[in-house]
Amino acid sequence: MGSGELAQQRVIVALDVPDEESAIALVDRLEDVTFFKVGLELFTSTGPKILEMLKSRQKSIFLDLKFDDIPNTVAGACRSAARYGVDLLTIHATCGREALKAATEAAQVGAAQAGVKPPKLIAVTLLTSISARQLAFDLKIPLELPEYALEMALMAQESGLDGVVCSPQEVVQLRQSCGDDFLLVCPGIRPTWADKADQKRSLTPAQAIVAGANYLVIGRPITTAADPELAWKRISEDLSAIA
Ligand SMILES: O=c1ccn([C@@H]2O[C@H](COP(=O)(O)O)[C@@H](O)[C@H]2O)c(=O)[nH]1
Repeated sequence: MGSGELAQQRVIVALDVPDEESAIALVDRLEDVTFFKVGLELFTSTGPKILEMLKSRQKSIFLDLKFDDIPNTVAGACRSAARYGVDLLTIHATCGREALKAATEAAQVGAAQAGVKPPKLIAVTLLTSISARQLAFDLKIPLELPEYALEMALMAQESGLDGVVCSPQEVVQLRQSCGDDFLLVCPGIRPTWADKADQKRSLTPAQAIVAGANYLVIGRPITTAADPELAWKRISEDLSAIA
C-alpha cells in the first residue's frame, strides 16, 4: 500500500468548525482527505448545503447528528437524513431497541424515496468522553464499562444496524463478539503528540487500526493544528508504517 493510502481509506476528518467558510477552507487545504464528518456544530450552522459542498468535491460524508429520541421521532429524522445520500449516519444506542429498529427501516425508506444509496446506520455505544468513573458515578450505570459498551453494540446489531461508534479501547472485544462485517467507527483517536482534551478512552491511530477499527474519526489533532496539512501527513506516515 502506497504512502498515505491507509489514511485516505480509513481516516475521517471531523469538521467541527462554526461555519461554511471555515469548513471550505479546511477541506480545500486537506486535499488528500477523502472522508469528512459533519457534526452538530457545523450542520446546525449551515444546514444541508454543507453536504452539497462536500459532494461537489467528491468527498464521502459521515453525518454525525447522533439522534436520540422516541422511536417515531428518530425514524422521521433518519428518513429525512437518508435522503441526503450520505455514507454514514448516527443514532444513540440508548434510544433503545424499538427506536433502533424503526430508525433502520426508516433510513432505507428515505434513501429509496430519494433514489440514493442508504447510509450505513451506526449507533453510539458510549461517548468516548465518558470515563469508567463517570459511567458509574454520574450516569449511575452499574455495569463495568466494557460490558456496557458490548451490550449497546449487541443491541444495535440485533436491531439491524450496520455498526457502532465506539472507543478504540473497546475494538478488540467488540470485533470478537460482533464479527468482521460489523462496522467499528472510532473517535477518541490521539497521536502521541496531540492533546487528549475531553477524550477519556483514546488510542493512537496505529493502535486503533491494529485493534481492528474500520474507520478512525480525527478532529482537533488535525483541524486545530498550527499546520493541518502537516498533522495529516504525520498521521498518514504513522499509518503507512503498519500497512
Ligand atoms: O463517542 C463519540 C462520538 C462522536 N465523537 C465525535 O468525534 C469527533 C472527535 O473529535 P476530536 O476533536 O478528535 O476529539 C467529534 O466530532 C465528536 O463529536 C466523539 O468524539 N466521541
